[in-house]
Amino acid sequence: MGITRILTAAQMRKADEITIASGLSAFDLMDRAGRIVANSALKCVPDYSRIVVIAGPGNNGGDGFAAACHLRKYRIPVTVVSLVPVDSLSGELKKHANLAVKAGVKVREATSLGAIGEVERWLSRSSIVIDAIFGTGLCRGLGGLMAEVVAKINACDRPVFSIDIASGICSDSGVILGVAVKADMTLPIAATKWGHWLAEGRDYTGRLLDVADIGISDDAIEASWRETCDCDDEQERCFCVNSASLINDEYLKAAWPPRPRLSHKGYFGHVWVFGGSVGFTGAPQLAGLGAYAAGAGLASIICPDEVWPIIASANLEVMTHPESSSAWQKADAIVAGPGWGLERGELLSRLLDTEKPLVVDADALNMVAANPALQSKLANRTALTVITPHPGEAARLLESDIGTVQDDRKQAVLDLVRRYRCWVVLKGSETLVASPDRDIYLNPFGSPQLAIAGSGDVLAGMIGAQLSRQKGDGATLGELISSTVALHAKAGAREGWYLPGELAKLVSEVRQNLERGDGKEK
Ligand SMILES: NC(=O)C1=CN([C@@H]2O[C@H](COP(=O)(O)OP(=O)(O)OC[C@H]3O[C@@H](n4cnc5c(N)ncnc54)[C@H](OP(=O)(O)O)[C@@H]3O)[C@@H](O)[C@H]2O)[C@@H](O)CC1
Ligand SMILES: Nc1ncnc2c1ncn2[C@@H]1O[C@H](COP(=O)(O)OP(=O)(O)O)[C@@H](O)[C@H]1O
Ligand SMILES: [K+]
Repeated sequence: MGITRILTAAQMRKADEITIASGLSAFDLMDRAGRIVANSALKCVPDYSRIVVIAGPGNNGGDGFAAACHLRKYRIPVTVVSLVPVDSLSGELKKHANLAVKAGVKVREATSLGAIGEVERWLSRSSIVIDAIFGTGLCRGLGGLMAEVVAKINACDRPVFSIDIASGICSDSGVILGVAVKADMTLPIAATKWGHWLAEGRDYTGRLLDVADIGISDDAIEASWRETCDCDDEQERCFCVNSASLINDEYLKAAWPPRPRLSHKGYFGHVWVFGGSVGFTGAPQLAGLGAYAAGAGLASIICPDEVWPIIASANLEVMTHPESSSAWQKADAIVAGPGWGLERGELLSRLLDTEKPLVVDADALNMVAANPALQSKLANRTALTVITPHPGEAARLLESDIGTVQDDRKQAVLDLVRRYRCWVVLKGSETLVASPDRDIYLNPFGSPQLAIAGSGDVLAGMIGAQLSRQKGDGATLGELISSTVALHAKAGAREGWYLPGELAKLVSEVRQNLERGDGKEK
């Protein structure tokens, strides 16, 4: 399966070191990066007039020189504007700068604010601007000349192609370090970085192109995760990222293979939703519809007696029982929380005691946040457990605040795993899924259209459906849970406005397309 990895700057440096130690030279890595940048930029903007590369002081600038050299092979006029004196460059950077000059690249220096007019002139003569100012080595806020040049790039009204990451975006957090290039497209080198996805990074990245394969192997990347872990194993279990990848379409295909011709409703599992209270009778129904939409064979609700007649008469599809019923003991998976209110701690405690796969959502999370005994039960559960907090619920579960959670969502999801030792789905734009072993999956799909009350209930039911599919079909748990988040997001990103109940219908359409194989009717 094609996997797109997500790395921090330190992990990228480590993978780079491992690769160089295994025999591939730093010069070659830069050359490969430059070749892919050149080809990719021409593919994005097929204009063979002058290309201007703005090169910074580090290896990102070196990639810029290498790209310029490759562009010359197509006889394209290229200017590199170096923001540091070319004489001050050393190592492979210097070698690539020299090769560029030999290949006929015009190299100009703009090393002080006095040269900003010169930068502006070159920008105005370019068909595309290649931003090679900073990559993963950016470590402090931009000021002076660098900040001025970024402002000129952003004002130049030319397509901007960033190498690796938009200069000015912190590659680990996605925040803007003072000022940042607003790229139209970004070519990630060797792996995606967290900064492409988090905070402002996603907006400044523009179109994220396919990762440039410069010869850094997956083994080197996996080793970089291990070797950059700074936990003291002697003292406590490691809680650094074990792996991080983007959820892609292949996960979805693995999670929804074609339905066997001789299957029956029992094959696809029975999801039981515990939820509903006065004023919140829709939430468990939406979860039930979500379960069906994701492919469950049966969906039932257990709700407080006082709302049972309302919920039972409000829908045909989801079977509805009062709390006195014990029919749920046959559940393949349980979803607890949608619209449940805060008075159901005792029942939640019993559900935590069961050996059933369990999704803990909404009010069930709020009850856990307020009750240390429930927290301990959740953390010590041995059966499969998924918690699905939105940022507000996550903040309550971590005794933190929403700002802190949102400022570092990667850390928040790891903190939730550390505390509750289960699968975590931290919802919101770029939902993060984390396994108890700290494998993180980032969902790149979705739309703010999903910001509507009830869409989270649909998702909780959908995850319940995946957990109830004991038959497995060969997909891993990571694929099952993260692809459910992606399916929900893809359905939510479809054209047109929808109500949360209608979202379930959209989910079922996308899911059926997957099961039929790329949407072909059979
Ligand atoms: N990893 C890989 O696999 C490969 C990576 N490659 C490429 O290398 C890139 C990473 O290169 P990199 O480490 O040299 O960092 P980069 O971003 O060019 O800049 C560092 C320089 O910037 C300076 N500096 C920092 N902040 C500053 C500020 N605010 N204002 C002013 N200066 C500032 C900093 O100065 P210092 O902190 O030392 O004073 C240092 O001189 C990566 O993104 C990719 O494009 C490929 O070549 C092939 C293989
Ligand atoms: N801006 C957004 N972009 C993408 N997805 C979003 C956005 N806002 C909300 N969502 C998604 O919508 C769902 C909302 O869930 P939640 O906040 O629990 O709502 P509710 O409890 O009302 O059902 C989550 O899956 C979340 O990831
Ligand atoms: K860059």
